[in-house]
Amino acid sequence: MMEGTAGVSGRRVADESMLDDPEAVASHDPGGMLRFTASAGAQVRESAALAAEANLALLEDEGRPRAVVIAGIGTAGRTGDVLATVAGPRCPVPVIPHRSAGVPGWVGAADVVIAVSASGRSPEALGAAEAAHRRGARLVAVGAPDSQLQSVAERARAPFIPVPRRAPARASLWALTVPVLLAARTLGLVKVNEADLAETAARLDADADRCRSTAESFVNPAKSLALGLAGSIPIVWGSSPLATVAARRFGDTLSANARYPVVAGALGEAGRGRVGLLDGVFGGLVESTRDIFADADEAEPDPTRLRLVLLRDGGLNADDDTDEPLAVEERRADAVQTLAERRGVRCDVVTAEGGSALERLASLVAVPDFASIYLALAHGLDPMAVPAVTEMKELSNQ
Ligand SMILES: O=P(O)(O)OC[C@H]1O[C@@H](O)[C@@H](O)[C@@H](O)[C@@H]1O
Repeated sequence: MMEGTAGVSGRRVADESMLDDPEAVASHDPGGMLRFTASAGAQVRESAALAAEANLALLEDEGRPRAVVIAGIGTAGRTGDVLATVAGPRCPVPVIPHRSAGVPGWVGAADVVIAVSASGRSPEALGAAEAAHRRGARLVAVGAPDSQLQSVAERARAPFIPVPRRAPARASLWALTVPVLLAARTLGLVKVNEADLAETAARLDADADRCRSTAESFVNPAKSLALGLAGSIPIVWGSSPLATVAARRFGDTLSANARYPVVAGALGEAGRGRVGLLDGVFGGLVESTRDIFADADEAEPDPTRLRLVLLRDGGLNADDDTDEPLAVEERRADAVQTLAERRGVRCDVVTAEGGSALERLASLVAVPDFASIYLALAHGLDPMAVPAVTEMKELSNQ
């Protein structure tokens, strides 16, 4: 272990063997991020039950809205991306994630605002809920019970779905997402049914079991993904809009839990620009300069390399409810794998499984979520505490 600056300590080089020592894993995870992450399936079930108790029917009265704005920051903001992708390109109403305080200038009485905040006190969600109320827009709020957000919702006589606050926001993605989806279902914008929720929860449970700390690296997909990424700069690209939400989510968790810099986004977009990274100093150039005849003693320290993680949607869109023909997405995903191979850039592939969009998303999020935690642990970092975020809030008085 080494002392870094600003009181943060950790290991510069990941310790692979510690991941197979469950006691060491537990002692490096005092806050229980692994346990919280393993509760994803339970979060789906609990949030579905809590949403069923909330008075969402209030939303139906005025019929289909002109637009839906999902307001929140960080993980709460990601729920808007999930809704937009599950609603799909055929959604009759624009679904707009909004990450700054307040709401867009055009929001008015014809619209619905869904304000989301795990703590129930982010200025972004609170500002949006207040603005929605002032402008006469329909409001739904999702977040911690007995919070400021709940008070705003009560003042506005708007439905509030209380999501118990047991874990940091980023370990509560599923608890926050399900109420957003069910509010959108009430408005007729998504088709998520009870079987989809049950199957999604079951898949999250099964993946949590495969990724449990007592499962060793060679059978544990999250540990092996983490060890593959160790010491590299991860590039995470999603082959479809759904896979891109999962890619961005992996960017969030790799940054917050493991503190790795990440390039994350849509492969379609990357293919016209960022794919060039594969040729650069961390990609093809570093691989081509490797001198296989160099004396081990004289060899330079191992340089930093890119590592590609490709999240593939797997081609299950039988109803053809996509922006692009599946074949285009598949060809592009094959192409980037070939490009990486030609340049010697290693590539991990996670392929979606399951029938519904939500279950497929879960199958692309679960293993990477755990991998981000194992990567933090291998570096001796507590995945829960992120002093830089706390310091940032203090310094900027937010
Ligand atoms: O969901 P709330 O509580 O509004 O937090 C929103 C975001 O705030 C940031 O400061 C971090 O803590 C993020 O992990 C979190 O997602």
